[in-house]
Amino acid sequence: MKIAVLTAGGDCPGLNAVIRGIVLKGDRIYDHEFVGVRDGFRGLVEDDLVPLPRQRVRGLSKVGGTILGTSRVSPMTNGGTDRVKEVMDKHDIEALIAIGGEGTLTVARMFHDAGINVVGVPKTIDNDLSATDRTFGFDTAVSVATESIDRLRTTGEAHSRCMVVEVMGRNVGWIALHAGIASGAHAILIPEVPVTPSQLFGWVRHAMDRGRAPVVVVAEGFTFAGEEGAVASDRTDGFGRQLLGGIGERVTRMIEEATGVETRNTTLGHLQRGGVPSSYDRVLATRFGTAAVDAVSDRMWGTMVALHGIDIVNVRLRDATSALKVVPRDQWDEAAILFG
Ligand SMILES: Nc1ncnc2c1ncn2[C@@H]1O[C@H](COP(=O)(O)OP(=O)(O)OP(=O)(O)O)[C@@H](O)[C@H]1O
Ligand SMILES: O=P(O)(O)OC[C@H]1O[C@](O)(CO)[C@@H](O)[C@@H]1O
Ligand SMILES: [Mg+2]
Repeated sequence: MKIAVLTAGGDCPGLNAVIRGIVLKGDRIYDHEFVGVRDGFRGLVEDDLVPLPRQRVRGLSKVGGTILGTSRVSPMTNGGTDRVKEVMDKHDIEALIAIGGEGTLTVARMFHDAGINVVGVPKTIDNDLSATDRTFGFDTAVSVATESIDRLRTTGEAHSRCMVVEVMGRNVGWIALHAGIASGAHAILIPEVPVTPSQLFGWVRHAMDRGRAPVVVVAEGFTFAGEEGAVASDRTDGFGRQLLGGIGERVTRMIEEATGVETRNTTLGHLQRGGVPSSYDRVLATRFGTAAVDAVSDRMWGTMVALHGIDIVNVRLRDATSALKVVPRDQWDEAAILFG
């Protein structure tokens, strides 16, 4: 069978390990032929494809980014499913493996509804997909954030400053929660849990009173109780959404004004997405890749591979894209006992 593979949405450590897993198993076990789609859905509607022989994926499991490139170009406003079918037919491509987050998988579901043979692979550093226990990329992002916070703590202590760290997470606070717990943060602010400024100042003062340099971890999508809309710039991404970011700087100024404690902000940004994947993410991504090629071979169209416990399973794209996986309140409460 001739199969196209694409990566769409934000890149994520482990994408190349998925591609390698797909191609190696597909070649060795099923004798499939693969083509790569350049830059996500852009390449699919613009007919920008490259051969993907097994030699091309050699040694890739530890390489960050994606050899195929990615973008946020939507196929639905650039020719739609008719154009996708046309390109696939032209090259005798029978199936598509779409590797991406909730947006990419939503498009994959639309493709399935339109009769395109598609299987999804979940990726995102945000870990916000409800149908899988974990997405690859999350472990790496948390490790990078944790190491960064550990470093910020020592400079904070040297100057008796409060250190604020803004981490990614457009709609959910998984990275903030896990990196915050791992590094012993004195406050963790996430989109799911409204916190008032006075609660935050209380944690900062309490940490200072104990002779500690307070560390505050804030997810980019956080808003204070009673406020609406995350802090965002006036710039938009390739799909027209506002770029988030800036809450760390705002929180920094608020803390300094209210408490008098000298405070600095660090925004980790794309450092969390770049570089080599952790061993956990390499393993999960490789398993997802080999399972995805099994699903294609079994013609399980409209499904996505997922991690349930320690097993890789297949779930329907329709179920996988219906709701985001947010941080449950009790998990934040567990961490909050140690704040301040
Ligand atoms: N409802 C939709 N209708 C049409 N196109 C969509 C839709 N949702 C997403 N897309 C397209 O899919 C692309 C990928 O989605 P998105 O940008 O949200 O990334 P993702 O796959 O969710 O990954 P991540 O959010 O982790 O970066 C979008 O940029 C857009 O082009
Ligand atoms: O690639 P961009 O447009 O900077 O996207 C940033 C967004 O992508 C993610 O890294 C993954 O969804 C989010 O955490 C973040 O809001
Ligand atoms: Mg998305």
